[in-house]
Amino acid sequence: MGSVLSMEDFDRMERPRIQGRPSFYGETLIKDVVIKELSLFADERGFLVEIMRSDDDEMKPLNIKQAIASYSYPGMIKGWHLHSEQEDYLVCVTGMVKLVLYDYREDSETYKVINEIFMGEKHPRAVYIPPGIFHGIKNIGHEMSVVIGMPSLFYDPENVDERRVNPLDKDIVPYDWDCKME
Ligand SMILES: Cc1cn([C@H]2C[C@H](O)[C@@H](COP(=O)(O)OP(=O)(O)O[C@H]3O[C@@H](C)C(=O)[C@@H](O)[C@H]3O)O2)c(=O)[nH]c1=O
Repeated sequence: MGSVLSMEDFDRMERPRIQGRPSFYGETLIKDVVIKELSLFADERGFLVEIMRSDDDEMKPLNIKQAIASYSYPGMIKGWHLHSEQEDYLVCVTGMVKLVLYDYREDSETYKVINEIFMGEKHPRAVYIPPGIFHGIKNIGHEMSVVIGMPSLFYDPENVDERRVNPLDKDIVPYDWDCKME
């Protein structure tokens, strides 16, 4: 029998991250963010997912002003985006993405909390994001990903309610986008 690892060495090593909620990492869900698990209806023709209903008050769909489709190449990161007024309602309809949120609201009980939300074809879900929360999206699949965004403001190129920070700049948002493979 080889040498048995001493428990002292064992305890010094990193413990595995645990998903308290499927396809989610974070000490707690950021305040006012809503994650709605969507049902996928499959048959031999294909599958269907209901991505938004105007009678689903929790997701504030009546605030939606328009819808966009955001396409990302594999491995691409889009972010960090921050809105002062705009609410976002996001659903990944093609591929898989990692949506990362960082609460930047100083008066929030979840100020500086980070959420990692994995969503898309393998885990259909819709996410409501209030203003004041940095968000970024990484295509973690091997095909183009498509995220449907349904914001609460019309897009106004003369007065865009959005500020951006380079996703690799950790000074403002202390997050490493690399895959945590351990
Ligand atoms: C967002 C938006 C962009 N555009 C145009 C102008 C802009 O230079 C070009 C590319 O836009 P963006 O760089 O914002 O696209 P993108 O980086 O894909 O970001 C978009 O992704 C979704 C998921 C979000 O969460 C939003 O932040 C939205 O900005 O498209 C519109 O015409 N209407 C729109 O509503």
